[in-house]
Amino acid sequence: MTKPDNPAPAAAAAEARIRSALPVEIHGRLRSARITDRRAVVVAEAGDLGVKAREELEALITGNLSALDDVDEVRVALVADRRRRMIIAIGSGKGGVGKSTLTANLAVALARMGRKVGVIDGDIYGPSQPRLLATERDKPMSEGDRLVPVTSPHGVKVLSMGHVAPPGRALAWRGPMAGKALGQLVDAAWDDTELLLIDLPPGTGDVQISMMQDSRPDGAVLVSTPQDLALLDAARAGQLFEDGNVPIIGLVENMAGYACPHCGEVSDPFGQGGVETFAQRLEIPFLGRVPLTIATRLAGDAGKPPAAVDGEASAPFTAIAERLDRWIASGAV
Ligand SMILES: Nc1ncnc2c1ncn2[C@@H]1O[C@H](COP(=O)(O)OP(=O)(O)OP(=O)(O)O)[C@@H](O)[C@H]1O
Repeated sequence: MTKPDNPAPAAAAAEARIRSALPVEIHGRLRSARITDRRAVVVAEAGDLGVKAREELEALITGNLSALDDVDEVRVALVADRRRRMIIAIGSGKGGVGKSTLTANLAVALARMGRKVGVIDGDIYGPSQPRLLATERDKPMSEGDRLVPVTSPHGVKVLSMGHVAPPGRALAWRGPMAGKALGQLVDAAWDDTELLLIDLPPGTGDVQISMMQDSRPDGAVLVSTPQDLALLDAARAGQLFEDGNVPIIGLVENMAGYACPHCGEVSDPFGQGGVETFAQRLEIPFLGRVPLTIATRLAGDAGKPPAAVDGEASAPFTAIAERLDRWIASGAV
């Protein structure tokens, strides 16, 4: 093969050819691209992508460049220079214990502490984040084949199947399809978001397992009410995370102690202190308790998370968010 007189323009031309053979959405990922002796070598940034998205990126580059008539072989190196954003899953095992409420409020509290936070509503079948974060009327745009999250008036970005699928549509989806839908939410255009909180659907089935394999959360928060049954389910969810090598950041007790709005007497409809004792027994940190209040329920329904304004109702969420913030910074609560 004859060498070009001046290699620089030839290299620039090869890079331009590679770029034009690839979709524009991934141009920002290309660190270097060259063709030497009929071999295309591409280095691409993939530090923010989960396992599945990395495989898809590699297959896309290989497929498109193999079709070039001056290329016989394609080599792709995926690098992770870009700091991968942190993913924290919020799980419970049992439904209805307040996982979504906690996720929304922790996200808002962390955003008020200066973190750039995104919320993924992993509850494909019963999405509640659009309502909790007041984005029910918003529809996400798309950027290439990626969704662009909507922005809540409470300072966090959010994506939910509730934003995308017509009500009721997702109900017909089976496990793998639901898992795929969740993957799309994780691989959306989160841009400068540094922390993603995933509000997991209740249970310990296919969706939870595939989320763990594809998105590799950095840690998990477990939520439970003090009821024995909820605790057992939380333990099951904890086991799922341990099996997937996802560190458990700690356990939160929700719906603890109800203060009667009329006489002020505190009662404990779901028992008292059980979650903290349970956390000690399992040797996982206890992150705090959130009391059962009518204000919390009404605020959720109205799309006004208590954590958005200082006050009695926001204090428990802020305290838990502070511990989470410490864990994010130092790995310890
Ligand atoms: N601390 C609380 N005080 C009063 N009501 C609460 C509290 N936490 C949650 N709720 C209410 O309980 C209901 C269930 O809460 P939420 O949707 O957050 O639970 P979940 O575990 O995410 O449920 P699902 O299993 O359906 O995803 C909602 O109506 C919510 O407003």
